Amino acid sequence: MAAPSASMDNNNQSHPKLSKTEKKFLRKQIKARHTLLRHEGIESVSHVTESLVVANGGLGNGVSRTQLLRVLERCGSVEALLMLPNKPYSFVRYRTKEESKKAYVTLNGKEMVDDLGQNITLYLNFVEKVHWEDLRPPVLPPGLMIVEEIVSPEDEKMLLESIDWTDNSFGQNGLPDICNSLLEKCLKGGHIKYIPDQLTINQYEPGQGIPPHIDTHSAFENEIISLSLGAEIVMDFKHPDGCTVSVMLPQRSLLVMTGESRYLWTHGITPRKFDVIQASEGQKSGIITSDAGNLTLNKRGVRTSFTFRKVRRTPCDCSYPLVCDSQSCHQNEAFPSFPENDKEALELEREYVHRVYEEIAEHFSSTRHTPWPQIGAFLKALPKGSIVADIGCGNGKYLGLNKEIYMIGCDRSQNLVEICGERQFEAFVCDALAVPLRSETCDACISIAVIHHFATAERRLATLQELARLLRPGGKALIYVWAMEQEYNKQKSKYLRGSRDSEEKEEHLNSGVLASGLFGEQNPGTSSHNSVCSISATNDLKDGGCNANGVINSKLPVHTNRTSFHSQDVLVPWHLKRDPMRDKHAEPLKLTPDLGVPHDPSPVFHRYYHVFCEGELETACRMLNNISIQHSYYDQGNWCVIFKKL
Ligand SMILES: O=C(O)CCC(=O)C(=O)O
Ligand SMILES: [Fe+2]
Ligand SMILES: [Zn+2]
Repeated sequence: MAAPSASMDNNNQSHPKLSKTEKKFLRKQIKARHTLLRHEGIESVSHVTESLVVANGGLGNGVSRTQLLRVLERCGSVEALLMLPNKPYSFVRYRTKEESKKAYVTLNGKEMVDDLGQNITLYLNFVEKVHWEDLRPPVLPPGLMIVEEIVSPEDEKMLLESIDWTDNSFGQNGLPDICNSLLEKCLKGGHIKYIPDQLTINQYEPGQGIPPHIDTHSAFENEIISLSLGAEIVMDFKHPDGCTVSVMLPQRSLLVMTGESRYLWTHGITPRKFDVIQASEGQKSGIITSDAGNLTLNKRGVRTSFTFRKVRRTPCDCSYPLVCDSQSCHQNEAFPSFPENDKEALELEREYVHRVYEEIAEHFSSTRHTPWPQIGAFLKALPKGSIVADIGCGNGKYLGLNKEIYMIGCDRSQNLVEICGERQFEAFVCDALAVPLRSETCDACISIAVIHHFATAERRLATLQELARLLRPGGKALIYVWAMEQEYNKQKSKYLRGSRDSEEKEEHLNSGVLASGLFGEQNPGTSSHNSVCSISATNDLKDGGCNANGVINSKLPVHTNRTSFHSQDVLVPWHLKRDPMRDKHAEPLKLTPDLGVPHDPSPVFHRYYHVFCEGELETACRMLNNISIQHSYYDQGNWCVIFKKL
């Protein structure tokens, strides 16, 4: 169906001569325009140019290059078609404006069938220029190598036929003989330095994958090799700073991961039935994202991988301590094996951060009034008119601090955002991992007591990356996280010192002042936990409390408030006061009688924290390549960094 030909003007004029269907298409076309602008920063123009952005015509929509070209070439000769992995749109450049105008007029609102047999509707808009911000020089992650045709088709067949899926001892008593000649070849060819002693065989049906992960440092040596048999596949590698590289692993090739690619980057296979691959023949292995003008879809086959590793017998001493389980800052303590992956991390955050803040929002807010001096100083030093985002703004206590700047807050908790609204502050709900603000729009950002609620090193780093993304070049971010070290330079933090004296009225950054161990004293056996004990969060049930979730199962120690930390990953109790209005001006530590009565316990919530060791926040920031650290300091039990966007 053809769209109206007069729809190039974008202002909301009425179009009296349009039919109902035409009006619907026009609306959708304008919507596509706005979405591209909002989400991708792609600006379309109202006059005719040679280039068009084709909404819905993208690899991310299941549209292949050949299919789209077929449609586009009906209107003229296509000079370039840019298709990026995972994007639901593409860019086309025609030779002349007449041709692009023809495409605009005839293809807008046109339906086509994608590679998966679904109908999609194209919406086209003119663009002035086509540029790819995220186009990176095509380099593989350091230490990664692909050796093509490492085995012959005959050996491939033999290897595949040798697999006995019912025999779980396969490969356990030394590697099967059939692998030996392959491994010797790898050794002779210099692809590996030692013979592995462990084999994992994985089979992937089309649609299956493996979540992004780093093979445990302490379990395996540096070299990890993986043989691809039966079919090719695309593997995604991701640097902690968010940089993703998709790599084609051809059939019968060997993937070698060492050094940075093995220790620091995650690898994974996205579960899907089609891969985005290089359209032209020729180069088989290697990076996919390099040439947006040359991508298409490739149907997956059944791939079987042989992954060989060498079991490690001594602790890992790699140069990536941030992600190394042999080198956690507190070596006497077992590295937390939980959460193990992104999914577990998200579940943990949902239950032990998001849900808890929703529940305790009002009470939490009532304990948060006084701005911290150094944070206030940072905000007050900003030039008049600065645009500042507070990521994780809580009840908004920093939002109105400097009347000369424009502040916008966001928080994961709807209830806290509502409290901001009641105070006439601008705030919205979002996750710090994905802030719906345009890149490079902020003169400054603050993130106070937020990042310690993310449950993996990768996720914490990703939040820092997100702050860096929001900053304009030259812009600054201030970050506070709770410190493992509550005693520093022989001084106990206020949190540890927390006592009943009148100073206690002063609130604390990260803890409920009301949540002292006193509650336990009043009710022996109900809620006083030893800090390093293995009491699981499921014990909350007995507390008449909250966070009843089996997932966390004995995996995280429950911290005792106002004591030192013994573990970096902990659950910190929050004793909810039911009526915050009543308690607002009460002596925080004075237990009101009804609180102490066993049959009316105040519910105890547990918030998940990853408390940072000295240097950890700074090390994480240093992993971002577009910032420089300006100041790194300790402030009352918190590690703090100010960085500047380059
Ligand atoms: O299938 C592959 O090539 C990789 C498998 C993998 O990463 C693993 O098992 O740890
Ligand atoms: Fe792996
Ligand atoms: Zn390591």
